[in-house]
Amino acid sequence: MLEFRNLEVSYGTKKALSITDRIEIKAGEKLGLIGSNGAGKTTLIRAVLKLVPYRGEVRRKIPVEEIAVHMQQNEYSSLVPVKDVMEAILGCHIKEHEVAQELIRFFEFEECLRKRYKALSGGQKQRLTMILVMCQESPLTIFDEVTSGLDFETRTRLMQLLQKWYYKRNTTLLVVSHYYEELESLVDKLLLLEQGQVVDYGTKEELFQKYCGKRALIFERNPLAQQIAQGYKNLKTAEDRIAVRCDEEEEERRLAEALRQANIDYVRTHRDIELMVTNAKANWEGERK
Ligand SMILES: Nc1ncnc2c1ncn2[C@@H]1O[C@H](COP(=O)(O)OP(=O)(O)OP(=O)(O)O)[C@@H](O)[C@H]1O
Repeated sequence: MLEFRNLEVSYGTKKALSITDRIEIKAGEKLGLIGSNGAGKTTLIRAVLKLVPYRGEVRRKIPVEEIAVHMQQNEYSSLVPVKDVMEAILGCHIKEHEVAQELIRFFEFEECLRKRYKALSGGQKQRLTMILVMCQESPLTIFDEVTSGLDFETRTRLMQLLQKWYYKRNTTLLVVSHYYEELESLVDKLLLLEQGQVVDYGTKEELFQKYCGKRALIFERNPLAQQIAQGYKNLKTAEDRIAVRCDEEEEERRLAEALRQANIDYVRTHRDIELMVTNAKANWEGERK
């Protein structure tokens, strides 16, 4: 569906993106784009959409005009009801558009149709844009920080809906998000960018195993926990926590038993994206020194 080779984007003299590897995103794959602020995520999307000049190659299976995209900022006319805005964009009456009707029901958006855009809450505004993007039913659909600025509950609800909608569909998705927990259920592959370069690319499982082992146990940091964790492979994580890499079952069993005896609660994970990203980044920075 999408392929990048030797892709480079510069803004003036600043190189914002430089992807030297060949990256291929197959039809139906759901890809999460992860990276710190300024890592080049939006720039990559702009290159896919031909919104910035670039060097190298971007191969698209469908024409740019057919790609559906939800960018960070969207504004619509505040003067007319949302229903009219939608109909102007869709180019037909909502009742003639089956997918639009289904999406309006799916997102429980019926009540909002009579309101003006400026009277919608942040979450409702995002729903509107999502409905309009999803109505296109494009085989390649891009969401750039759909949930930024929304509270935790609204974010979680919107992402659950997205996941439910796309679960059985063969749509290729590109999803940019800073909220890792959102990506856990929605995407199968991850592209990690940092300072315009590729840190790694692969399935969530592959990348977790590569940087965090088969499983990891995570628990609160305190002096006793620190003592127990000594002698195990400690992973990089937030300062108030300890994360231990467990590649062998016996090793995990021993550690879990010691934690239980010390009355320390732990979480066992084989897919925590945040832990994986933290360790992938540390590894990448280490290699560059
Ligand atoms: N129009 C522009 N002119 C000059 N520099 C730009 C422009 N757009 C982006 N940049 C720079 O390019 C780099 C990559 O920006 P980009 O917006 O792609 O990052 P991002 O990963 O999407 O960040 P964020 O998570 O903050 O949205 C940054 O250093 C940014 O300052």
